[in-house]
Amino acid sequence: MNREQLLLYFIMGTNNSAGSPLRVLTNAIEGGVTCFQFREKGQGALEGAEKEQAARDMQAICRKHGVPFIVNDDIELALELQADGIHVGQDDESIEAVRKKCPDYMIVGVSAKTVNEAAQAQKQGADYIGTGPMFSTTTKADAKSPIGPGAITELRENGIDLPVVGIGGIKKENASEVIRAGADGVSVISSISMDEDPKQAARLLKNQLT
Ligand SMILES: Cc1ncsc1CCOP(=O)(O)O
Ligand SMILES: C=C1C=NC(C)=NC1=N
Ligand SMILES: [Mg+2]
Repeated sequence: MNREQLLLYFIMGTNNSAGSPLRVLTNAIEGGVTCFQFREKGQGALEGAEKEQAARDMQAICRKHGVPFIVNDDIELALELQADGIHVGQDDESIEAVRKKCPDYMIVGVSAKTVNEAAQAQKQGADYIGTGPMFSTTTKADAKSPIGPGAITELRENGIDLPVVGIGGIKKENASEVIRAGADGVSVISSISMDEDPKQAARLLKNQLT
């Protein structure tokens, strides 16, 4: 995984989009999204065969545009689809457990917010970490209180040199703050997925990152 791929890391599930999820994803990619994560979770999330079909449809769109397709939490689904990667949280399976199950080419991302969690992730061979919530968010129902971009600076000051994306409440007005704090990219759900023009939303966000 090279760091540039993490610059604008879009995440969505079928329950995060106002319009058709496939149209939203296509538009977001045309607007400059550099990486995508399928995260089917929370109120109204699909399960079983429907979830798998939605994932396959989104994977096809990512493949067509050369955008990495990463699956949140669901290792079996990631393996079934031969996804480009998997993202796990601190309360999901350990990185070594994931690495044992997954082929070497797969990207393994981990949520980590403290220096200790990040150092563990680095030691166990994570390809990147997601740190947040940067700002307040309503998308993740059980999100803890915001830790701010300073948390990323703290990681950098303590020798964490893994690729890092900030996540949580990120929009065009605050995205540059996350990059200035030392992140390689920003991870975004609603400020793209709920915008009536996801392509423009992605483009305007991306303009703030470089
Ligand atoms: C998955 C996740 N992890 C920390 S905050 C969050 C939700 C991010 O959603 P949004 O970009 O809409 O705030
Ligand atoms: C919780 C998360 C944190 N970071 C990323 C990149 N994805 C997630 N699902
Ligand atoms: Mg998880």
